[in-house]
Amino acid sequence: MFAFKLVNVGVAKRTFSSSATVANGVKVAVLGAAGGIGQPLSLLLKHNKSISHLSLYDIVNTPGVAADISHINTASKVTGYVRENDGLKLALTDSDVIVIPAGVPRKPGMTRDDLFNTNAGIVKELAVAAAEFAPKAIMTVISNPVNSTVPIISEVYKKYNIYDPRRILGITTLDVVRASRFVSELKGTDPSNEKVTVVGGHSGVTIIPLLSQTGHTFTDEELKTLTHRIQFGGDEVVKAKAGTGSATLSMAYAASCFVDSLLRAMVKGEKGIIEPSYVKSNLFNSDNIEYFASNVELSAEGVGKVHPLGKLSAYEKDLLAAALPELKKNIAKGAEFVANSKD
Ligand SMILES: NC(=O)C1=CN([C@@H]2O[C@H](COP(=O)(O)OP(=O)(O)OC[C@H]3O[C@@H](n4cnc5c(N)ncnc54)[C@H](O)[C@@H]3O)[C@@H](O)[C@H]2O)C=CC1
Ligand SMILES: O=C([O-])CC(=O)C(=O)O
Repeated sequence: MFAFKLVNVGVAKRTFSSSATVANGVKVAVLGAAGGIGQPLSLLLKHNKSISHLSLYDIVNTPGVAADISHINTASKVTGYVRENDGLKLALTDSDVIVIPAGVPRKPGMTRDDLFNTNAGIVKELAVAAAEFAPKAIMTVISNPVNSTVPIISEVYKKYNIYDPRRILGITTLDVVRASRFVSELKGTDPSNEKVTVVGGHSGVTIIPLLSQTGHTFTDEELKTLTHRIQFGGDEVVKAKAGTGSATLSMAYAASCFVDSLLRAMVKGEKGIIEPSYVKSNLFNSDNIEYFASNVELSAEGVGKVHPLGKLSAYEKDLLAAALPELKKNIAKGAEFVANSKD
């Protein structure tokens, strides 16, 4: 198959200010663009006015996805690539933001960590290519297990001497989207007005919703049920999809919100844009935990400021205590995978 390129008319020229803030549109590369998340995410990103070039890469089917999306009458250029003919290099070169939803999803009965054996290699391959062809891009990852894929990317970037922790973010927005929806269902409020901070990581007990900070009061029973539903919301979808995959549409929505926030900070220089994300963090240095999701103020470089957790209830302190050992294991597994790789 040939690398495939489609060019729309009316594309804004990319220019950059001296402060590296993107002044006139950005190139966003989606790696895994033909998948269950990749396709709706690419569709949503085609509507983002800050994007001048949407670059779609997958090992299969990208030409069709790119041709389809390129007919939408928004200004951005859409290009599609497969592996052959330097597709990955072309997809990545000059990218400002990379989003990775490549990799296998769960089937019922699996944990996210069960995806490690397949997805670690995929994410590593894409990180190596990004290090070579787009070392300055802000790298964002959806592929599970996020708790381990972020450390994998970091370790690859260290090997290539391009590591800047501000430029690598694990997307945990779906946990916030779900938590806000579930709280609003219980409280009869408008979900778009709910803002639940979710911290920790992105799997089971490492997902810690800070419900004490929502301004609502919950009975002990409500707190337990709600927390469990937020921690295992992904399993609800995996079970309902009965072997055909995991959350794709809600994830695409969540990732497009996240990318939009990032672009508002990068392109428009907006201050105070906060998205909880899984990043290199000093919050739990004393426990030797290098990565942690918390509220992150986004900037032109990706991570601006990592916010502390704020006041936790006794219940949340217990959740945190349960999360930290699991998180530590997941992080070590990702880092060891790269350390033990021959190439
Ligand atoms: N961070 C989060 O909150 C969430 C993460 N996920 C994760 O996202 C990942 C993708 O999920 P789906 O889109 O449902 O899976 P999918 O199987 O529908 O799509 C994955 C795509 O990745 C592509 N791919 C495989 N190897 C590749 C490679 N080496 N380079 C480029 N592309 C490659 C496949 O061809 C496929 O099109 C899974 O790991 C899933 O667990 C899913 C939901 C939420
Ligand atoms: O549950 C999964 O495997 C996919 C995912 O990360 C989520 O939906 O939160």
